[in-house]
Amino acid sequence: MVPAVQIFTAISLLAFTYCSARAIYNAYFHPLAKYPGPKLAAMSSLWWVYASLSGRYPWIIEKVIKKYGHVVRIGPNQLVFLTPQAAKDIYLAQEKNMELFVQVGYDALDTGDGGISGETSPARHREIAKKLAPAFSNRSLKTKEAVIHQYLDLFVRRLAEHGGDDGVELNRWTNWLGLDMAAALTYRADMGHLREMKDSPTLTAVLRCNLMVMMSQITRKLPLLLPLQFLCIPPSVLFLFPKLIKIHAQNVKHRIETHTATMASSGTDSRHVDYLDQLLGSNPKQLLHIENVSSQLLLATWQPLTSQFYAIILSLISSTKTLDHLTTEIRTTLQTYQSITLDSVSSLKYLSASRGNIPIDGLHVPKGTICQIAYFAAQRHPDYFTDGKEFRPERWLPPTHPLYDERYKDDDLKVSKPFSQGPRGCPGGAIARGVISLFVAKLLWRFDLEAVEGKELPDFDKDLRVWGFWERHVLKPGPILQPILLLNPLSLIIYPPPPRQNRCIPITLISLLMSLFFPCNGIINPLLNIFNTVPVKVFSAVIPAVR
Ligand code: HEM
Repeated sequence: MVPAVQIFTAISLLAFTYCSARAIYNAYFHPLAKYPGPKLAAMSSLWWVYASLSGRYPWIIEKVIKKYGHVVRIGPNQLVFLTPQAAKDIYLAQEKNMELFVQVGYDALDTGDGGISGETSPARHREIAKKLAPAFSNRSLKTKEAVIHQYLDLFVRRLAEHGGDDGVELNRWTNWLGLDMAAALTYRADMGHLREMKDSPTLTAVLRCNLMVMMSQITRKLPLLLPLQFLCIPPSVLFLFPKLIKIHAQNVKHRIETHTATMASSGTDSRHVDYLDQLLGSNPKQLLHIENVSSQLLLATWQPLTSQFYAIILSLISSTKTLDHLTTEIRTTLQTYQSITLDSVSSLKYLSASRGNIPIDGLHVPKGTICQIAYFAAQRHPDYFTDGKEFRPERWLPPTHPLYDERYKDDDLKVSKPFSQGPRGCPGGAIARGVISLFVAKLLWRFDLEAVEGKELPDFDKDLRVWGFWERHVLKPGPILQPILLLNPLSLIIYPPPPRQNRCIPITLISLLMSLFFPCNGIINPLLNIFNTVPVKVFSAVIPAVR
């Protein structure tokens, strides 16, 4: 017994000495030691892990940039930059269209294939991006227009049926629209959210994996934390996962088979062109690759589009003046609902303005340093934008427009890069802009938007969280669990209750037992949801039909 205690003490002492020596080296002797930033961040990755798990990462980065300047050390080997020049140096420093700063593979699922966004080899990434490129062209967008209208019209019809004075829960509805449209555009699948007006298992499960996605980015850097990643998966999702992977694989398989059958019978496949079209000629041995790319495209379309639908409506109902201008422009320019098309909305100036907002910048950065750009902080920073934190579409108008506001004349509009830039930039920009313009035009042509009376709207800067993706459903822990949450940093995230609570009860009992051993978010989450979370600021929009 005694030797065991001695061995344990010796190992602990050794580990402590090693960590302390390492922290001192990192803080004072590391090549990045000259860069300013929080001391804890310089010493160890714990600061970055905490910031990432808090759900407040963009705001925390914004704060440290305000405090320490335009380049901040946020980890022993990690820098964040603010300036547009730094963004260019990192994202556009390519030779022959290949990046010099390589992607760290943050969103690959370790299946041995990085798909497109998780592909770390610049040469292979370039090959895949080139193959997919036609799917994102303006020409391809035209072929997709009919299916985009189909889902937007269904959304509008459903709102006309259900969006009266009581309003609808916008987070849920925008998720339904975003995911339905993403599945149709990716592989012609109909997920049926708007049709059946309920969440699919895919929607429920993916939303519950938000923290896990962030954790997988952390464990990529700190493999010792790997067990925590699995504990971040709510048990209900753990059981659902094999089913979801199967549904996705079936969608891909079905798409490939129907294409082959249609081509064999008629020699042409005339339904709308989806992203998967570009991969259909691939070697069938590459099925895993096709599955990975299509799951990334599904997410890459669903998540940002949904965030935009949500953010635009939230911004509009919070800013009645802007809403009035936009509604007037849409209703006076477009005479009928049917005349709302990609072509006709492109002429609406105010609508187009209503969008969301090696040596790097002269510094020598040692090879191997992980660099990132604080786009979020940059597009709200007073150096570049007046009222950067406010929704002011006027800043995007040309000076000749009647609603142009001189106040924003010094804004440096090029700093805003919602789609990033360079070989790793978003290829879906044209599709996203088209879909969002149609969404706003159809919605405002048809309805008067308002917040539901008596309901408090979410405050973007206080109530929203972001991990792997934006958490738009705002809930807060009830009083009993507050102290537990304080003791358990991984439990900072609270998910909405599952749609069928009865299913959750056995899982909750298992969770209760497991939480005694693993007090972690994924495990105790269902318990929190049932007994101790209170929904706050349920966000709805009153949509009286006016036309
Ligand atoms: C408002 C909507 C959208 C926004 C704001 C957005 C933003 C972005 C950003 C910032 C990136 C770069 C991420 C990084 O640096 O790693 C990205 C990547 C990507 N986006 Fe989008 N996106 C949107 C819609 C779409 C759509 C509709 C598609 C359609 C397919 C799409 C497909 C992709 C893909 C495939 C990548 C990975 C590119 C690569 O690694 O080569 N996005 N997006």
